[in-house]
Amino acid sequence: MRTKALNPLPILLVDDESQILHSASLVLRGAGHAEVLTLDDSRAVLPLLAERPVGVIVLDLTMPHLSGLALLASIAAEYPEIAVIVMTATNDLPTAVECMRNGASDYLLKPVERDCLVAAVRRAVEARLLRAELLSLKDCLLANQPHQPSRFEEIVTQSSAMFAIFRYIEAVAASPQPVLISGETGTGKELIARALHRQSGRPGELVAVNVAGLDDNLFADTLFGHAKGSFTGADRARDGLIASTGDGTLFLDEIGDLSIALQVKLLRLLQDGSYYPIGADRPRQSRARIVVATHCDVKRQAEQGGFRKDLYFRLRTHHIQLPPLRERREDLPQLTLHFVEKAAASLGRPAPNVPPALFQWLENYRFPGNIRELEGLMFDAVARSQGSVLSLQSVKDAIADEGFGNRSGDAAVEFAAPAAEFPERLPTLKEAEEALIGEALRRAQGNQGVAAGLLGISRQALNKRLTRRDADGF
Ligand SMILES: Nc1ncnc2c1ncn2[C@@H]1O[C@H](COP(=O)(O)OP(=O)(O)OP(=O)(O)O)[C@@H](O)[C@H]1O
Repeated sequence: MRTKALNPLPILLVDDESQILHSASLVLRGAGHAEVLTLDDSRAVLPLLAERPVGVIVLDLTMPHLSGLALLASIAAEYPEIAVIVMTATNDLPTAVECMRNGASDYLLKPVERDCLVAAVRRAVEARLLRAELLSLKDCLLANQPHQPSRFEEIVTQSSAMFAIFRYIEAVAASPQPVLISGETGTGKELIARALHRQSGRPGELVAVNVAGLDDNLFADTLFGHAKGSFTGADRARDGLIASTGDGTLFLDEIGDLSIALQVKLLRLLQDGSYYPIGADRPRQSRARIVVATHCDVKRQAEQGGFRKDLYFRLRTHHIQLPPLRERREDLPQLTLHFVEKAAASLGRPAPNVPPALFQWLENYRFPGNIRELEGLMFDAVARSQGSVLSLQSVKDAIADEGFGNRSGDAAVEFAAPAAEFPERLPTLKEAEEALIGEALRRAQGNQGVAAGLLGISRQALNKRLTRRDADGF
């Protein structure tokens, strides 16, 4: 029997009539509830609850000394996790309403039939367990979140892959070792580097340098600085970025494009923290934490000889690999709205309404430029929108202008292959619809307009389905 396995916590019966206690206790034991406690004095309830946990209480309303109603209020306030079923001999609607308001989970009229009592207790037990499951699910989900979400507030996401990255950042933030951040262009590598710096609690700033295209001299001068008179025009000594970073974080972007000669210099810096300003005869010591980023596959570059293996091994001590936007599509609705609002704010106008169809398009687009591309598209769309609704045409044109393929001929977008895997037992249409609606609402964070867009139906159509679902008791 289900109840037996479901309810490890005892059930407490409270009634001043010992005969009722005896028979109700027999009924519940017979229905599989192993532990049924009884109390014939309502004043003993709160002391007992302070002593031991109880799952469900079946409470008589009319009792001497302390009334069931007064007790109900105290239990609801102090032990909200306990389900309380109220029993009374008076068929009185206002009292029933008052009990439910005070937190009763059910209301039974005496004499209570055996089956009614068993069913009410089972419902209460199941509701309690469902709540407990929900709470533990919430705990699990929260456990996947960073301990200090404010350090990541610039990063809009609800992707579990990103939350795992946040947790990793928290783990490695205090380490003095370098961090390699890789990921396709526009996936947010610099944003992650900034979050890592904030999380590290290091004094000083994050200083970002794009090293792509720097030649030997420029690299050395930018990073290491120079001594006075070290070359023509060096009429005074200049600190490089390593010195001005101090104890902060030096973020070297596009590290995959460094020449082999510069890779040697970087390796030396990472190995012993020392460097020579141009023209200096004594080394200086770096205190900065080095974080590097690349959109290249440096592992493959190292295998093929384009990147020094020793440097690669040194850099990848802590490695963060950012997923492309197409692998975290659950972030699309939130990011889209974020950029629309950001663009509108920067243009000093109210954010236009986003037509749901936009989400359907974006959902199928591969975003080779990732989040930066989405950001650009939304800024352009907002800038070109005339009225209160975001112009879809402008997004369509922008995507088409980029020269990407198109599947439908209507929306000129490059579509990803639809990913649908079916279990051995095919879901019924009703089940599939339910699952799809649930997933769309989850991705849209409960926003029905956005969810409707993801599903390719109107908001009204979604609303109709939700109403039908509720009526069907899905
Ligand atoms: N999760 C996010 N939430 C909000 N904005 C984001 C997010 N990810 C990226 N962005 C924005 O997208 C743009 C590109 O991000 P960023 O410069 O960090 O990417 P990148 O991977 O370093 O790019 P590149 O490889 O071209 O250097 C920035 O304007 C950034 O603010």
